[in-house]
Amino acid sequence: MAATAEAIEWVRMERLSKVYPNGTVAVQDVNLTIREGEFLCFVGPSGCGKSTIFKMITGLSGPTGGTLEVMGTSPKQARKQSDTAFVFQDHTLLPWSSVLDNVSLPLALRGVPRKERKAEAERALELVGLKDYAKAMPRQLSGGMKMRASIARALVSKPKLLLMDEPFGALDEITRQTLQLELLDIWRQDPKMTVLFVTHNVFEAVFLSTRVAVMTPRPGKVAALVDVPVPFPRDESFRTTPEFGRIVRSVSEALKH
Ligand SMILES: Nc1ncnc2c1ncn2[C@@H]1O[C@H](COP(=O)(O)OP(=O)(O)OP(=O)(O)O)[C@@H](O)[C@H]1O
Repeated sequence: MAATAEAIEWVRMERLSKVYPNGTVAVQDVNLTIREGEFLCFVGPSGCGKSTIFKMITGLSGPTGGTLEVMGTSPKQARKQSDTAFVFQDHTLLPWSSVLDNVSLPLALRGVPRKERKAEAERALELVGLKDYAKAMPRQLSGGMKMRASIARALVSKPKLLLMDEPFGALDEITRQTLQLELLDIWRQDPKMTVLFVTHNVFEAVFLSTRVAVMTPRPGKVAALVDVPVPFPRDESFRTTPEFGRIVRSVSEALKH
């Protein structure tokens, strides 16, 4: 793994490309280095290859060109080491299992002893504010709470890289903004954790991230990388600052090209 005194490279893409067997060029020549502790949002039009990039980072789909390194190794190896975890737009909780059992599932699949997985699941539930809902069933939770449980399930393995594919897309605006703040709080508790977050929402991208990768329509390329040099912690007041407006405009402009 390439390391500098300042930051370690968590993900390195060099001329990364993906052509599906039917000839669709989903991703073309993407060069991007993502460092330890970053919160990087991908924004772009529908079909620009954001999910394809995520699938390649998690090792679920292989590149057809270029190179991709995750934690200095192959994406599959990084996943085996539990260095990566993901959260999707759909909470994907098992309806017949309690919240605690859902959250501890990744540890159960790895053969972690019961007592240890219970303790770790409780820790993750506390992080997302669901400590008192460990015994509840998913159907008893609101949409926002289901997403919190889904985030807890990703955090339970203490991943170094957390991939979130439009996690708040199905939530109402108030819940969405609350979860954005909660996610930033969780991220800041682990300075090494890197978050990659896909969203269609420019405001969400700027509020959350340290950097925004703006994707072009198919074939997906990174059209611009926009820094968000605003310190953390950020609170609601950031959304109404001139700086926020300026960065939103830069990202929106880049999206048009
Ligand atoms: N398995 C597949 N076989 C062929 N084409 C595919 C496959 N998966 C995705 N594609 C195509 O590749 C392109 C990129 O898809 P992808 O899902 O990565 O985009 P996206 O940016 O995540 O889209 P959205 O924002 O709508 O989720 C799209 O044109 C899609 O139709």
